[in-house]
Amino acid sequence: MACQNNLVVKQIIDLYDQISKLECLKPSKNVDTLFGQLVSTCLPTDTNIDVTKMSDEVKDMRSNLIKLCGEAEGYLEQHFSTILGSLPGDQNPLDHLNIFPYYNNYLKLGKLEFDLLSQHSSHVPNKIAFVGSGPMPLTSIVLAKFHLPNTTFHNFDIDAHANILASSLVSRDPDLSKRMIFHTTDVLNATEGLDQYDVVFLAALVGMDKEAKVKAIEHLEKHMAPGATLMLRSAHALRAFLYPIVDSTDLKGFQLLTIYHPTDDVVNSVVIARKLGGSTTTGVNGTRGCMFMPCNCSKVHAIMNNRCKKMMIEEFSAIE
Ligand SMILES: C[S@@+](CC[C@H](N)C(=O)[O-])C[C@H]1O[C@@H](n2cnc3c(N)ncnc32)[C@H](O)[C@@H]1O
Repeated sequence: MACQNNLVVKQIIDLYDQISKLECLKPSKNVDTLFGQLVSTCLPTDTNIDVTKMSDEVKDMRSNLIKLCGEAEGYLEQHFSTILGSLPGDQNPLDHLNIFPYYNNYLKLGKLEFDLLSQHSSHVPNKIAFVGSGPMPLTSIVLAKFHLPNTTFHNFDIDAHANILASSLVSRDPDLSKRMIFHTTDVLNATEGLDQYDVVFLAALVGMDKEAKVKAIEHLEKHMAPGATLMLRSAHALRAFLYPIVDSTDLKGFQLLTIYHPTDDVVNSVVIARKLGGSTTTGVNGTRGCMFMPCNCSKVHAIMNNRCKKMMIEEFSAIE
């Protein structure tokens, strides 16, 4: 297994060397090919690779690679959002989202995050904040269109242009144009109002290294309502070469509820936590949520059914 691990890490390093030499990370045949190869190289989860135990040289490469991936993802979203927003006036861009290469991944991730969220609260969230929504706010769109038809989504992005593109994406949709609101701000400057949300999502690309990620989480902990749910994106095994890892030690002030590691082509792991201080039976504004029965150990359940036959899900106790 060790030599196999070394081989795959060497492949990732080779791809990093090619990507880091690219003049520009905007979508092109070469850029798409290299990132496509990188994602498929990092997808396998049947390895015991732990990026945190690699050499300093590999760790440095990983942190640079994560930043390059984030930059390329932003350009990819900008590219397709611009195309969709420039469709003829009688076309609804939301009817053509499948031109985005990773649209199916977001459909699956959105369904899985909705399922996991539903397991930890018995009330439908009225207001959700998505921090780091981007030019293609697909998580908010997928949840709003297919899972939460009465919920309002407040999308926060530091980049005004991303919000201009994102707003024009939903502006022609009679439903989502009313339920998708955009705020241009660095999450670290968003203070009032964060306590109005039943659920706050933090995008994988907000906080590209451990220090920045923890800073964003600490800020949210300070301003979210007690009992509100925090949904984070993390990464597991080789996928941690693409995205930052969020683990339990990063979540001070929260009760860690679930860590979910997909083993299909949904790249991100999902982490769900609840801000301490609220009753575990009520959410924001006193709405009732189900009691998550604490136990004194973490349990690992493999859910054996068609949709998620190989998935791993970890439930955690309230810290005794
Ligand atoms: C490219 S998007 C990816 C999210 C994806 N569209 C989704 O729906 O899951 C990530 C966005 O995070 C934004 N971002 C990064 N740091 C941020 C911060 N500190 N505050 C707010 N937004 C931030 C970037 O501008 C970028 O548009």
